[in-house]
Amino acid sequence: MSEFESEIAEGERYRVGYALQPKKVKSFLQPSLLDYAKQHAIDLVQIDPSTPLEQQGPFHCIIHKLHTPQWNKHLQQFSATHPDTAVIDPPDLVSRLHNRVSMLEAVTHLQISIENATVGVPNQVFVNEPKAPDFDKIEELGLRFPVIAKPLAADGGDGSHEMCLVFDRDGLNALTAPTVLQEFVNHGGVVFKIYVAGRRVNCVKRKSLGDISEERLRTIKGEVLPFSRLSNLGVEDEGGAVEKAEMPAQCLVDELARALREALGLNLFNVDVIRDSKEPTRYLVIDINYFPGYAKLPSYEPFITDFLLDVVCTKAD
Ligand SMILES: O=P(O)(O)O[C@@H]1[C@@H](OP(=O)(O)O)[C@H](OP(=O)(O)O)[C@H](O)[C@H](OP(=O)(O)O)[C@H]1OP(=O)(O)O
Ligand SMILES: Nc1ncnc2c1ncn2[C@@H]1O[C@H](COP(=O)(O)OP(=O)(O)O)[C@@H](O)[C@H]1O
Ligand SMILES: [Mg+2]
Ligand SMILES: [Mg+2]
Repeated sequence: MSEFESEIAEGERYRVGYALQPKKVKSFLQPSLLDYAKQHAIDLVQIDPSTPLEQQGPFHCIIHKLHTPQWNKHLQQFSATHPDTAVIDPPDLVSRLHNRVSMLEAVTHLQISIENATVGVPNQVFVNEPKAPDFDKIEELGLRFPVIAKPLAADGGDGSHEMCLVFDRDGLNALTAPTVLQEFVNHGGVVFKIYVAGRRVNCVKRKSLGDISEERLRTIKGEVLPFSRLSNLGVEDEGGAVEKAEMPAQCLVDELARALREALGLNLFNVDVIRDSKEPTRYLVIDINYFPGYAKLPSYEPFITDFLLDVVCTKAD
């Protein structure tokens, strides 16, 4: 018997509306998810964002990853007249993740220390004009090269994943504004991706940028190395770094997910975490993504369905 069978009244069905871009519908709404959800009393229903929500309901829950002002307005109006429909998640809270400075602010307020491990963020500074960057600001913060130049916006828009590894001050001249300069931290070429769906949590490992040696830093001058959508490259695990990497302690993963879920007020997100090669008890959050690619997770069908049942059966803790 499933965890929820005693909660669901005989014959009861739950309508969950989803409002996503066509590309996301294709990747997230796999037939296997639709079927699994259906077998567990959840009907996933596509929402047309250009038609009033009133005409498309009723909904027990709405999930979404659209952020045009018009969609936000429709959702807000519908919510006001349908307070029983759970909106996963409120647009004003999601928007904090659309900026690479505000997304990490919540992490800096967390006090996590489990099994001697700590969780923080790399040093970073926002520069408006990288061509004439505020060197004093950079130095005051003690920001050290190499750095990764990341676009401020992380809203899925054009260029929001286009980054540059910058090895020294001269390299900053190649950048265009506005940019977040974040210290590159050697981490053994492995990123841990913690996927959260309410109280459901799953952590996987992926290939990341390799370590940069002191030797390489001495020889590279004024160079920048552009890269984009690293997590989608599917590059080979040379030397087995990913396979060999030890996972972070499960209690650390769970506590980070729980604390961030509370601090951000969000249910659907993932967190990219690296482990400092020099200090392996030091974990650093480098990215938080709203409604990421859950379909890449093994057994994502029960993961998502159980979360939706948590919401509609109001079992979320
Ligand atoms: O498309 P996928 O499955 O690679 O998912 C992307 C995520 O990949 P991940 O699950 O972290 O490996 C991806 O995560 P990363 O930023 O690559 O760490 C983003 O969440 C991306 O959304 P957006 O372009 O920032 O709006 C996600 O793109 P959308 O599917 O939302 O367009
Ligand atoms: N501070 C950092 N130190 C080392 N590697 C990093 C750092 N920040 C990002 N990376 C690498 O760059 C990749 C992309 O950066 P990320 O901030 O996750 O952007 P995106 O939103 O495009 O995924 C990460 O998955 C990781 O491999
Ligand atoms: Mg990332
Ligand atoms: Mg991201």
